[in-house]
Amino acid sequence: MLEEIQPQDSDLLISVDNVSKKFCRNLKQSLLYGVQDICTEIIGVSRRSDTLRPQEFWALKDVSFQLRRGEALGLIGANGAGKSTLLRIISGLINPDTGYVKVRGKLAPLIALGAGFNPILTGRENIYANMSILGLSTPEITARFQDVIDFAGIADAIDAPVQTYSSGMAARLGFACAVHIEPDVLLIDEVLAVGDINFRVKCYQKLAQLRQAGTAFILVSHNPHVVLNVCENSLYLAKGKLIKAGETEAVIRQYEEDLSLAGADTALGIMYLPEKPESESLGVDIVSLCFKDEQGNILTAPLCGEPAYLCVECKAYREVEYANLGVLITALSGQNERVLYITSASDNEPLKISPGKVEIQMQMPYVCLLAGVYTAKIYIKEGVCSFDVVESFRFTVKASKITSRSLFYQPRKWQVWNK
Ligand SMILES: Nc1ncnc2c1ncn2[C@@H]1O[C@H](COP(=O)(O)OP(=O)(O)OP(=O)(O)O)[C@@H](O)[C@H]1O
Repeated sequence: MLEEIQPQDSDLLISVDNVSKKFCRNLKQSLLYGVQDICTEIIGVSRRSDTLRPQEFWALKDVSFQLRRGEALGLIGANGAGKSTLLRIISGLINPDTGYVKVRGKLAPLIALGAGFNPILTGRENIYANMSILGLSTPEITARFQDVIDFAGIADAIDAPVQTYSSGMAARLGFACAVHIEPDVLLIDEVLAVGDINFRVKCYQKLAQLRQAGTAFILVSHNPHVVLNVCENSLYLAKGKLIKAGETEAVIRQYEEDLSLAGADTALGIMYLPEKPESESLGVDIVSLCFKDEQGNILTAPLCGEPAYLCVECKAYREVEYANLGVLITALSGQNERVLYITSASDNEPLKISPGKVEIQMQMPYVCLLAGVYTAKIYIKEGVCSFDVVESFRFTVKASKITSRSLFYQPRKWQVWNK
């Protein structure tokens, strides 16, 4: 069910049509189904593969999309959403139960740590083995060999067996091999998360270069910030279904909204972000967002005209001297217009963060927003180096007074002076 694309549409590299894949949670049952399937195939009886047998479930259901030359597509979704299954089907490692995947050109899957490496062979031997599997001839590999080692930065260990490499070194070598075959399509399943920050930056720069040259890629990441930086378009999968496809910002917004709706604590006014492994962190991660009153109680909805604290809980893996917290608030009603944009940097308030859990508070002596539903984009960075971003922290402002004839709340005090 993996087919070549016909030459009519020269920019189309991957076409996924109504792809579904089912798995069985029970190993014994799964083996039994496997034997059954082989037998029915041998006697030529085709069993309907679009129905589930006991204990089976859809890991992917009716997923369709296309990838064109030079496109960077993000793939997001919670654990078990079906992201890796989709990449494994595209790379031909497993077959879909229904639907078709058509691929054109050289495809480099980076979907497991040290993908395709033989642990007992040396780095040097593995480069030759790996790159020839990915479609290069021996002279072509020899011509690129030094570039691969330089990029991976593992020259010292090149004649040691790969089993002695750290996971970061194996990931570097895997990435270096994949990008130096100059593929038409790269499939990247979180493997970039393993390297250190310098290497990750180098990888993203290389990806940008490859894109300019026409390489398309699909990037799976649990870090929305990375997807936002790298991909204009994204797919959001949940329980095997394609929930939303389109502009990354809108797709991430929907993902985060669903996350906050799924969290039982939403009603309590707090949004928890899924925890990222340290290896995926860019230094400081946003852990939760909420409003609190002056006594430190969480507010389910801040009150217009009353004091409130916007509290951003972070987990920091390193010290940051001049962190900058940005808050961009838009109204959900109307045309999503920008209502407020505040950054600690423009207030000349550098925030010093120490490693560990910290809570950054923005104190608002009065909430000036009118009653309504808002969404806030909140980011934390230092200079041009971004750490984390939350696209849509949705909150409601309530009002105890009538404010509907105004555009904002004006705090005031009244008095009469005798002259
Ligand atoms: N070989 C398999 N046998 C049975 N179930 C499987 C198999 N491979 C994956 N699954 C199940 O299919 C579902 C989708 O898994 P998949 O690995 O594609 O999710 P994912 O979105 O990549 O998750 P994560 O973000 O945790 O990597 C999960 O429920 C998983 O347990």
